[in-house]
Amino acid sequence: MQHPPIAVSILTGFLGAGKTTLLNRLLKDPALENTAVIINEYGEVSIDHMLVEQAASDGVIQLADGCLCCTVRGELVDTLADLVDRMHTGRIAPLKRIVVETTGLADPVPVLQAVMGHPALVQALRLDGVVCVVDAVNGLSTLDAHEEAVRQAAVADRIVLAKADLAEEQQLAALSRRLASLNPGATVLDAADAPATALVDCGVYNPETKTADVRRWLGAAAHEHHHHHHDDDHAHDHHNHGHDNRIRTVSLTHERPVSWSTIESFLDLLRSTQGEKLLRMKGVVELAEDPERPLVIHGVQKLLHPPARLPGWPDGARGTRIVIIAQDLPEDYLRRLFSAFMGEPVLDTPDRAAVEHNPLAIAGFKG
Ligand SMILES: Nc1nc2c(ncn2[C@@H]2O[C@H](COP(=O)(O)OP(=O)(O)OP(=O)(O)O)[C@@H](O)[C@H]2O)c(=O)[nH]1
Repeated sequence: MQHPPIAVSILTGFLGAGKTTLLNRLLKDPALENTAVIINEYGEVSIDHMLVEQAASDGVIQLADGCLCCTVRGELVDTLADLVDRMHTGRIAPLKRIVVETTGLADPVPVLQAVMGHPALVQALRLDGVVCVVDAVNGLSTLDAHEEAVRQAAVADRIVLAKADLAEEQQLAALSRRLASLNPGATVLDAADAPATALVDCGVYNPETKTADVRRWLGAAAHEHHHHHHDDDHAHDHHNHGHDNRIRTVSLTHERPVSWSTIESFLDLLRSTQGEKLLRMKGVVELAEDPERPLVIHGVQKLLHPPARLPGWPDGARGTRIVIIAQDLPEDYLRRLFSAFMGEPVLDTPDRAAVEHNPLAIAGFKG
């Protein structure tokens, strides 16, 4: 049986911009029926698959690479090829669409190239569009500080402004001007009410409608893809693509339930002493007060979002898992701080009371 090509949407946007939130809303829309979602789990501990609401079904596929800065090209291509194969052999129901959510620090250009430039996939898939979520509160400063964010916005067909409800009018106006100059061809929509139909079916991805920069990036990535192919395959050494190695991911885990006041104090102290360096903080917490319902915490730069609750532990595994992405934040300091709050004694490290009184009590602290 001949299957029509599956539409592929790339969902990009900087760390914490609001990609998963948007995706969760869109997946409930009938326009996104028969959609598979591919996400890239980062950090050594898994959290993301719990937060995409389709996770209970088998519609969400994790690329478990843990790479912060890319949605790994080789693994993505294999996963797409496998999905196509399973569909063609009748092992899964026909798919209409695949959404690939990139990590927040990913350069979307190699991801686009992986889909557009792969001879076998090109037959079965149709690259439909790039949707970039931009955080209205942090967006402007993020574009100034992070080249990845600029590339994400510049390649997009649709730009979705999230958190407009939290932003000042002037902030929004300045951000809109910046986005219009970066990507004059993109339609800009509001995350709160953009209908799914406005975000999908963008038409075949057309580099000709993008700025000269984007056409150049796409051309350069095609060349690079060819060039790397031979030595990249099994070594899995994709870290030669110049991502800022001042940025680190640290995964913190704790096996026993913790009280809300402990988590709150830990987050307060972390933000007050290291706030400038935090890019993203995301976690699930097993709360002593209510251990059956995981508490979800989200921080995006200096913004701490209100915590939310999940109805239960989807994968059975409990405990607290927090992933922190930061620039120039010493990992050892972070681990000792967390241990002090969790009441886990670490050699030469003061306890929580001492640390709360004086954060300098931990060696390695750099304010
Ligand atoms: N007030 C408000 N909060 C939002 C909006 N969109 C997202 N958030 C919050 O922002 C936080 C991060 O949102 P996510 O959807 O997880 O962001 P993401 O882009 O998927 O993050 P990563 O991919 O993990 O970097 C969460 O606490 C969301 O509830 C919005 O439009 N308004």
